[in-house]
Amino acid sequence: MSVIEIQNITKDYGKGRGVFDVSFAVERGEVVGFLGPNGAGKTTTIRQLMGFIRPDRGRAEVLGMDCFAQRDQVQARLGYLPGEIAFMEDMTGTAFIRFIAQMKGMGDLARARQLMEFLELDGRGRIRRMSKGMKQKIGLVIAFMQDPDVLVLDEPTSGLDPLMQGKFVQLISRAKKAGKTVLMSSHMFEEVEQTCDRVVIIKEGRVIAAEEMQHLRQSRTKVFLIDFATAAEAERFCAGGAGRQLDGCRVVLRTSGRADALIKELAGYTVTELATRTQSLEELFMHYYGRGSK
Ligand SMILES: Nc1ncnc2c1ncn2[C@@H]1O[C@H](COP(=O)(O)OP(=O)(O)OP(=O)(O)O)[C@@H](O)[C@H]1O
Repeated sequence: MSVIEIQNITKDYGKGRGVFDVSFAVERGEVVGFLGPNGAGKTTTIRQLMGFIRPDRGRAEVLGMDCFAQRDQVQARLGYLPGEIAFMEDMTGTAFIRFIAQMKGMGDLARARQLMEFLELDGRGRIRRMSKGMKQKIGLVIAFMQDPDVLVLDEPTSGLDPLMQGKFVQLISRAKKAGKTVLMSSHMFEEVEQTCDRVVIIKEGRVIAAEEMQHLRQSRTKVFLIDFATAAEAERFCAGGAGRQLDGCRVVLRTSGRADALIKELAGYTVTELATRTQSLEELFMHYYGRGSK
C-alpha cells in the first residue's frame, strides 16, 4: 500500500480553476517533488491531502486513512509545512514552537531545539518583526520536530537564502535515509534535482507527467561547443551528422547520446576548444510546462 494515495480528486472552483482528476501515489521512503507553474493546483491538492478541503470527487489517503473523514488522525501523523503559515504574530518564535508542540502533545523539545540550531534560528524575537525567511524556518522546525514518518511540504524553501536552501536539502537527505516519505511542492529546480526520486508535474489543474528523476536526468540533452582550427574542418564535421550547427570555426552540437562517440570522431580533427553544457532541469521542465494538457 502506498503511503500517500491520491485517486482521481477533483476540486472545481469554476472557470477552469481548481484540480481535475488528479491521481498519484507516493511510496514509503520516497521523496516526490510536486511541480507546476503558479496557479497549477499544487496547494489545492495538498490542502485536500491535509483534509482542509473536501474533494468534490475522488479520494485522498495517507497511511490508509481517508484524508477528509479521518483528518484529525492524518494531521496528527503528518509533518506539514503550509505554503502560507498563519502565525500568532505577537508570540516569540520559541513560544510559538512550544505552543504547537504542546498542541501536538509533545513533551520533549530537544529535537525542536536541535532543528533551531541547525537552521540558525534565533526564536527570541516576536514573529511580527521576523523576516519571511525566519518565519519559514519556524515552519520547518514545526514540520520536522515530531520526527514524522510522512512529510508534506508546500514550497519549503520559499524565502530561504542559498545557504539555508542547502541546509534544507540536508534535512531531506537525512529524512530519506531514515526511511521517511516526503511530498514537496517546489519552484526550485535545483533543490528538486538534489532531493527527489520522482517528480509529478501539474499544469492547469491536471497531472501532465510523472517521471523518475533518474529518467529525467538521462533524457536531458547535452550541448557541445566545438572550436576547430579551420572553418573547413568545422564544415566537414558539420556535414558528418545531425543536430550540428555551423558558426564559423565553431560547431554547436546537441545530443542526448554519450560523449564517447563524439570524442572518437573528433580525434580526426584539430580541435582548439571544447566546452559542454547540460540542459538544466529548469529547461527540461519548461518543455513540460509549455506542452498542452493531455
Ligand atoms: N478557495 C478558492 N476559491 C476559488 N479559487 C481558488 C481557491 N483556491 C485556489 N483557487 C484557484 O485554483 C487554482 C489553483 O490554485 P493553487 O493555489 O492550488 O495553485 P498552486 O499550484 O499552489 O500555485 P502557486 O505556486 O501560485 O501557489 C488557481 O487558479 C487559484 O486561483
